[in-house]
Amino acid sequence: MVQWYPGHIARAERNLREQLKAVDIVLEVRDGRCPMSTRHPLIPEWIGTKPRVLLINRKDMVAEADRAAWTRFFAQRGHAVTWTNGSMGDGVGKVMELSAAVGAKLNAKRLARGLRPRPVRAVVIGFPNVGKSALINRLLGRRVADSAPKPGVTRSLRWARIGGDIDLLDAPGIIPMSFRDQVAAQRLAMCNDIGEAAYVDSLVAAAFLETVRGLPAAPQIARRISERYKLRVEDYQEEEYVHALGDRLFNSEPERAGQRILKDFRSLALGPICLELPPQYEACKEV
Ligand SMILES: Nc1nc2c(ncn2[C@@H]2O[C@H](COP(=O)(O)OP(=O)(O)OP(=O)(O)O)[C@@H](O)[C@H]2O)c(=O)[nH]1
Repeated sequence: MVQWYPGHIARAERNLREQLKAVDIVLEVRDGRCPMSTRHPLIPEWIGTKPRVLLINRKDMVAEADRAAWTRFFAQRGHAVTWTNGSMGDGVGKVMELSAAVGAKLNAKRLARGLRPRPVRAVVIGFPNVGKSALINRLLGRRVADSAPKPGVTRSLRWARIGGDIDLLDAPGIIPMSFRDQVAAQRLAMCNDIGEAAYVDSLVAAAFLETVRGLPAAPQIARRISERYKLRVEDYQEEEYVHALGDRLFNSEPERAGQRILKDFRSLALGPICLELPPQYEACKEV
């Protein structure tokens, strides 16, 4: 249902791996509405032993109870996550602190080997549209200075110095997606986190309706949808609903109905909705 362009995947993967070679710390951004679907299974392998900080963005788009459940889920698997809001800057101070702590460790090792201290090098990576650039801008917003080009593999990359002791790559690393996991792919499409891919809005909107039907907050969400479109969602199968909404509001064009539902979800007009919750991922040890 969701298709990618293979050329894009190969290019993105090459760029990302070059960026990862150049850094000491990886700031991996996930979408708070689907923190596990915005996980790439190969990232731990690509990162190796470098420290990885998990930033769960779009804090404002996830209800507090769901955020708490995810924080517990990650903590149980050994990861203290930081919730961020790229638009407002929440969590950015914490990201600076965590990066500086990695820098302090790195420089302690360098000193022990008789080397001079240097700024810690960081990159922000994540799927398209999860909020990487917004977070980078927020990080850079706190005292930016131009930084000298680095030798070797880092020469072709552009850096900006923040706070005197952190060098941040000024272009985010985009995680390429594989074709396999269609459930994750659908959620990425719902959230618009999919980059160069093709999908049919009416089908993704129907999948969205099916997904929210399975959530604990389903009755409240159904009420909001029914009220918003003046069409009771409980009376229809998901695809039928999108078609009925097309008939009602969009001159019998289901694609436009699908686009409207997705737009309303993405703009919070249907309230904060977390598409996936920890119980679905209990068996996952790797996060
Ligand atoms: N509501 C909300 N919007 C956000 C947040 N973070 C980013 N955005 C918005 O989401 C959109 C995408 O953010 P970007 O920072 O461009 O995302 P990106 O990951 O750099 O996207 P690509 O360049 O496609 O890889 C922008 O309109 C941002 O203003 C957030 O925490 N909450």
